[in-house]
Parts: sequence; C-alpha cells; structure tokens
Amino acid sequence: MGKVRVYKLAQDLELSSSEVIELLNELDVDVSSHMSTIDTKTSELLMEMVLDQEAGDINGTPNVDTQDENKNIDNQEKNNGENESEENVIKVDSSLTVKKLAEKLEVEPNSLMQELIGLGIMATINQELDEDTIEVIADEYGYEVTTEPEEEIKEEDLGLNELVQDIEDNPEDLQDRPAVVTVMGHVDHGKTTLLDVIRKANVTASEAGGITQHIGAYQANINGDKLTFLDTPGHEAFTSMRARGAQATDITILIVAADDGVMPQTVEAINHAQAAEVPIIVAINKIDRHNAQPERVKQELTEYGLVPEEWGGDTICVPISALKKENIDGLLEMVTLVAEMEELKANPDRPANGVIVEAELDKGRGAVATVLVQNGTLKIGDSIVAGLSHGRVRAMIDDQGERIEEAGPSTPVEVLGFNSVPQAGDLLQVLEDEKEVRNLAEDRQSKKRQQDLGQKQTVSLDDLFEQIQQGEIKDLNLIIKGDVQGSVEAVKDAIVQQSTEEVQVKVVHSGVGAIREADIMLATASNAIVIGFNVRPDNNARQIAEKEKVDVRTYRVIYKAIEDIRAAMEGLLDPDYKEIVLGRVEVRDTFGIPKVGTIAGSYVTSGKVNRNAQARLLRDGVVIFEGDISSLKRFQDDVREVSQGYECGIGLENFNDIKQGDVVEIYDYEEVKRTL
Ligand SMILES: Nc1nc2c(ncn2[C@@H]2O[C@H](COP(=O)(O)OP(=O)(O)OP(=O)(O)O)[C@@H](O)[C@H]2O)c(=O)[nH]1
Repeated sequence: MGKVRVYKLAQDLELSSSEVIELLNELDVDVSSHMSTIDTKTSELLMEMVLDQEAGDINGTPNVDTQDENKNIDNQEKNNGENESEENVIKVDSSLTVKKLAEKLEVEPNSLMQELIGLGIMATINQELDEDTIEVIADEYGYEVTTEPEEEIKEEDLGLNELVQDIEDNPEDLQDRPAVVTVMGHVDHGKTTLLDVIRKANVTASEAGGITQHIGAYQANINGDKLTFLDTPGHEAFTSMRARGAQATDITILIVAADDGVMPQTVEAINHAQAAEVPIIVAINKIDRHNAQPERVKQELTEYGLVPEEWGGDTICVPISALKKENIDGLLEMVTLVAEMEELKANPDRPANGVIVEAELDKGRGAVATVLVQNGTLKIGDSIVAGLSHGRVRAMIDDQGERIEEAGPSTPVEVLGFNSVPQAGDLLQVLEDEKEVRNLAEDRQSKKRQQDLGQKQTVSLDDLFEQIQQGEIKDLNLIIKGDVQGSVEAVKDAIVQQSTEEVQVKVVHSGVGAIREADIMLATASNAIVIGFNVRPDNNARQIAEKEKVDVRTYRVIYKAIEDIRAAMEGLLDPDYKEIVLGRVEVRDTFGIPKVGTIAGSYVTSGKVNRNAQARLLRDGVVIFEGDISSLKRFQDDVREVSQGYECGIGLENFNDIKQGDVVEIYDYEEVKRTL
C-alpha cells in the first residue's frame, strides 16, 4: 500500500501540517510530526472528510472575484446553471506553461502571475504548472479542467527540453539515493561559508585529487550517509532550473543570519522552496554574534508560515555559527533525518537522466557541464542530449577532481563531450546512439529558431513613439529599482506624472536593490521597461534581458530618467550615444599605495578592461562611483587592456573607497547611427 507524508497531504488540502495532525488524531490515527507517514487509504478518507466539510461551509455560493478585468467570471456567472458550457472547460495535457494557461483563460499572463503569487507560487511566464495548480487557478476564473490531451497544445509546444522515452521504473528496481540539498538565503547571511565548512569537514579529498576543484556541487559523507549539495548559491540557479521544469532539489536549507533576521531574499527563498514543495530546514546562522537574536528570527519566520517545531509547528530550526563551525553537525543530522523520511529512490540500472547544474566553455577542454544525475547511471561513451546541445560522454570528473567511469543517481559530475554549452537547468538524457541525440538537438534548434523569429516585439524607449503612433502601446509599463526606498518613491511619483491622453504610465513593480532575474521575468510578462536608479542589473539579469529583449535603462539623476521617458513618448529621444558594457571585474583584494591611493587587485570575470574606458563601482548591485580609470596594471606593468580570466590592478580616478567583493563594471559609449 502506498504511503503519504503528513506535510504533503497538508499541502494538498491547503491546511497546515498541525491541522492535519489534529484531524488524524481525531480519527485515531497515531501521527506526531509533519514527517510522519500514513497509508493512502487513510489519506483519501481524510481528504473526503475535509472536502465534505468545505462543501458544507461554502453552502453552494461560488466565490466570485469582482475584478472587472476578467470577463470570464461574468461568463461563469451567466453559465452558473446545470448545463456546463463547453466554453468553460479547458483541456490540459498534464501540464501547461503560465503563458499557455493565460491564453486559455483569456487573461493577461501578468494578472495570472499575480494570482499565482497569491497562492505562494513564484512562477515565470514559461514555467510549467502542474495539474493541481492549474485546477485551482482555473477554478478561480470559473473554468473546469479536463485532462484529455489536446492536439493544438502538442503542436505548439516546442518541447525544447522535454524527456523523450521517459521509462517507468519498476518499484523493485528502485534503490535508495542520496538527497540533493540546496542552501538559500539573503545575501551575506552565510551561504558560502556554510557550504565551505560542510565541504571541508565532510568531503574526504582523495590522494589523486589532492587539490579539490570546484564543480558546482559536491557530495558529503555524514556518518555514513551521503548528501549531495548543490553549491550554486543564489535563487536564480534554483529558479532557472525550475523554469525549465527541473526539480533538482530534495531539501532546502534556508539560512537566516540571527543578527539580521528575515530579509527580502529570505522571503523569496521561502516562496521558491514552498512553490517547489521542497521541505525547508532553517539554519539560524551567526549565533556567535553579540547582537544575535535567534528568537526574533523564529518570530519573523512564523509570518511566512514557518512555525518552529518548539512552538508547535513543523519547521525544524537549527541555531548555528558557520564561521565558528558551531552545531554544523546538529544541522546535518537534521538534514539526514529529513532525507531519510523522504525515502528518496532511483533506479541505477537504466540509462541516465539528469539536470545541468552549470556549464561553461573551457579554453582547453571545450564545453564542460556539471551534471546532477537524477536517475539511472551515466557512463563514458553514452550519447547525451541536453537542451540544444548533444554529444558523447568523453570524460567524467567527480567532485574530488578524479576521473570516473560511471555516475549513479544523485551524483554530481563534470561531463566533457558536449558539442556546445548547454544551459543551467537543461535536462540531460541518454539516448540509443549519436544519430538520435543529434537529430533531437537539431530538431530543437530549428524549433527554437522559428520561435525566435515569431517572437513578439517588446517595448523599448527607442521606438516607443512609433509603437504609440501605431496604437500598439496604450500603457507604458515600468519596473523601477533603486538604491534606497526614498529615491524609488521619488522616481515613481515623478514618472507616473508623465502620463498623457494617449499613454498611461504605470509602475507595475518597484523595489530596492540590484536589478535581478525576477525583475526581468516580470518585465517580459508585463511588457515593461526596467528603470534602475543608482543600481545595475546583475550578470544573470543582464543576460536574460538580452535574450528576452527587455529594455533596461539605468540612471544616476532623476531628471534624466524623466527627460528620457518624456522624450521617448514624444518621439524625441535622441540616442546619439549608447552605453555598451565592455566587461566586469571582481575586486579580490585592495592595496593602499602612498600618494597613489587604493588599488583594486581584481579578476576580470567577463569581457575586458580597457584603460581608456569608463568605470562604475558596484556594491551589491548599487552604484557607488562612476568615473575614469586612473591606472591599469598587470603585475608591475601599465597595460592598455586586460581580458577575461586574467588578474589586474585597477585604480579609480579620485576614488579610494574600494572594498573586497566590489564589482567594477567597465563601459564605454558607442555612437548610434540613425536612419531617417
Ligand atoms: N560572525 C559570523 N559571521 C559569519 C558567519 N557565517 C558567515 N559569516 C560572515 O558573513 C559574511 C557573509 O558570508 P558569506 O558566506 O559570504 O555569505 P553569502 O550568503 O554566501 O553571501 P553571498 O555569496 O554574497 O550571497 C562573511 O564575512 C562571513 O565571514 C557566522 O556564523 N558568524
């Protein structure tokens, strides 16, 4: 008989775990925690009970949303009789993207995303929604869902990343596999420190791989149990995987600094983990700090539905100090305990499938991808495909730098042999032979080209006037990010006042901090322009903006932003010069040189540094300085240019407040040739 966990059942019933435990106890079923299991029969019984109760409560009155933007609700009210109209039924083939669902419900993707956020689901426009979520949402809009496959969806669906030949495993072939753990939390709360401490204490470097190399994931041995840690901090990695339908994580450690408390990215992390239905273990970090307030953190967490066990809830909270290595074992013990309860299984005796954790082009080795094998065993010589890339596994290197022949479930491994660089989040699979993987990859590439060609025009300040004239734009949607709340509000107020009879200027989202992936995703969904005031897009956001063709404009003075928007609306924007970012460097160390000032010992992470270009110093995405480069050196020599992958010393003209960890963005202006 199948088993169900209490917290999963609670999620399905939209109740808290403690409510479910209470109900089960009423039924004389002995369960004590959210991790307890019950058999499927009992779970069905409970479901029926709850649903019956709800049906009684509702008393037959449908919960009708009064927002006028949704005409379907009116439809539903009209059709609220016995005969269900065909129009009120949508057909779904097990899952749908947000965009497709919005089309079917005839609503804007934007308002659908907001609806989803209301349900605690942070979904991107291309994210696949599962059947349950679709049903809940459809119901809100007065639609019923049937699960017949619909031809039309099949044809439109690009399937650039879908698994072909997904083999069902026989239950008897399944074996235990290690849990895959990610650490998420607000910036500076200690993710990197924690991941390093765990790695150093629990990964035994083999003799051959004495110098452990970094491959974006590692496997730790905790008292004989293995745990796989995805070592790619940042929610973006997590989201980009989920956006492609890859559920790589089994358990999330949510790290919260005890001296800082729940911060915006903590909330984001909670939303992501909850949306993915991944159990959360809270690590309350920095308890060595004199101003640590672990109890306050717990209090704050309750506001987001995470009630600590000791307060009667079902969230495990472990106080730690990553820096002082205090109670790391206690934390790991909890992680192994939760992992055990999850009963994670896979079948090692089958062709592998997995997910790309990260990938890059290496000068000497070609495309190198860190793959997390999720099921089956990946072997040298296997024909592989991931997203638009394909190839044959030429070599595999494990997290200790050792060459290996085979990698089983939950093993992170570096794979050489792809013909091009796949993207993080792409699903990897092994097919029969090279011809098959090549055909599939080529097929996907041509679909992708067609999709790119057919992509709708996005709004941009450069051709705003034209779009207004052609009646394509009636609302100018903006997303505003700034360095401090005060300036965000000021920019917002001033910009909204620019509305005219033809164009309504609307701010769809505003906030403090660097421009991130989530902002760009929201911009694509709501066809918005992103305005940064004293802040810049991070690398990830920049790449996605480029791909999705989102116009991102950054300013240092308010009047310039207003001027640009007004000019763009009147067709008078004069883009004689356009800024181009040449490269980015990371400050790894600083040196005070008498009479010269501070020199930033830096590493060029992308592009190049040009001595004559302009520099912009960023701290957490906020612009601290803009101006000239006063010196550029490689070792002792003055140089004109330094490329990606090299170290250099950079001095900034009349500016010394440079700190380790700062990012220097190198940019220049390019003349824009205008055609009449
Ligand atoms: N006192 C104290 N400091 C800590 C502890 N853990 C981390 N830190 C410090 O906090 C700072 C940030 O830690 P990181 O591990 O870089 O934080 P992070 O969350 O990885 O930050 P990002 O990578 O920037 O997102 C560093 O200066 C750490 O030394 C701790 O337990 N106690």
